[in-house]
Amino acid sequence: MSGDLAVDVRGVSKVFQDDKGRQVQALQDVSFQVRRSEIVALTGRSGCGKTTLLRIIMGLEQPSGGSVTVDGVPVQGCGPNRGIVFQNAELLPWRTALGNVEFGLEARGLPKAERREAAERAIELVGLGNAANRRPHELSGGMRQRVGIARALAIDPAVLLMDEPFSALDAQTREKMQGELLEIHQRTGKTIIFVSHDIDESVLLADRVVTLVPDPGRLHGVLDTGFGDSTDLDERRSSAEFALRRHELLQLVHGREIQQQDGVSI
Ligand SMILES: Nc1ncnc2c1ncn2[C@@H]1O[C@H](COP(=O)(O)OP(=O)(O)OP(=O)(O)O)[C@@H](O)[C@H]1O
Repeated sequence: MSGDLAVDVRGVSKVFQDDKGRQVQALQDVSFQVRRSEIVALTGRSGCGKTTLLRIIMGLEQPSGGSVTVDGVPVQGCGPNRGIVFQNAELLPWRTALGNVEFGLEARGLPKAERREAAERAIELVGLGNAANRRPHELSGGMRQRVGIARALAIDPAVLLMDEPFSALDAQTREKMQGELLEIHQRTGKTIIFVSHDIDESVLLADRVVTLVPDPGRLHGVLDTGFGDSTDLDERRSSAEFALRRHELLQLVHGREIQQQDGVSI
C-alpha cells in the first residue's frame, strides 16, 4: 500500500482523566491504514472511541501513545491537509453560506479574491450555488450541513474527516446527503474517513469499515464492502452484498468473529 497510503494509524492509544481523576482508556493500540481516495467508516458501539480516534487523526487531540501520519507527515495538531465536518455545522449566524465557507479560508491568509473563488467552487460542489447568499437561519438542516462540507472542502484537504455528519438529519435528507457524498467523492477523489454508529450507512458508503469494540476501545476487524464502482445507493441497498456485509458488520460490532468470502477470518 505504501505509494498509495494516505493515512497511517499506528498503535494509537488514548488515556483520558475523568472529572474524579480516574483514568479512562479510550483507545488501546489501534492500527489501520487508509489508501488514497478510499472511503473508510469508523463504527462500533457507543463509547468505543470512534470520535476520539477521528479527533486524533485531525490533530484536535494528542494520542497518549502511537502515531498518525497523513501522506507520510506526522500529525502534530491541525493542518491544511485535513478538513473536518461535525454533526452540526456550527455556522456563524451573521454570515451567508458563502461567507461561512470563506471564513474557513481567512486563517490561511489567502488574498480575498482567491478566497472568494475557492469558496464559490466549494459551494457549487455541494450543490448550494443558488443559496450562497442565504444566512444559516434561511437554510434547511441538510443545506447547513452542506455548508459545513463545503467549508471543509474549500481548503482542498487531502483527507476529509466527518464525525456523524448526517445523524442529526431527518431520514429523507440523510439519504439524499449520503448519495451526494458519493457524488462529491467521485468528483474530487478525496480520501474520506467518517464516523457512524449506523450499520447501514457504514456498509453503504464505505469501501472498508473499521470496527472498534469498547472497554477499552480497540480495533476488532476491518470489513471490505466490495461494491466496486457502483455509486447508486438504491442499487447498493438492494444488492446481495449489502445484506451479507450488513450481517457481517453486525457480528463484528458485537465483538464476534466472522469469516469473509475470501476465507479471511476477522
Ligand atoms: N475529554 C474526555 N475526558 C474524559 N473521557 C473522555 C473524553 N472524551 C472521551 N472520553 C471517554 O472516552 C471513551 C470514548 O469516547 P468517544 O466519544 O471517543 O466514543 P464514541 O465511540 O465516539 O462514542 P459515541 O458513539 O457515544 O459518540 C468514552 O468512555 C468516553 O467517556
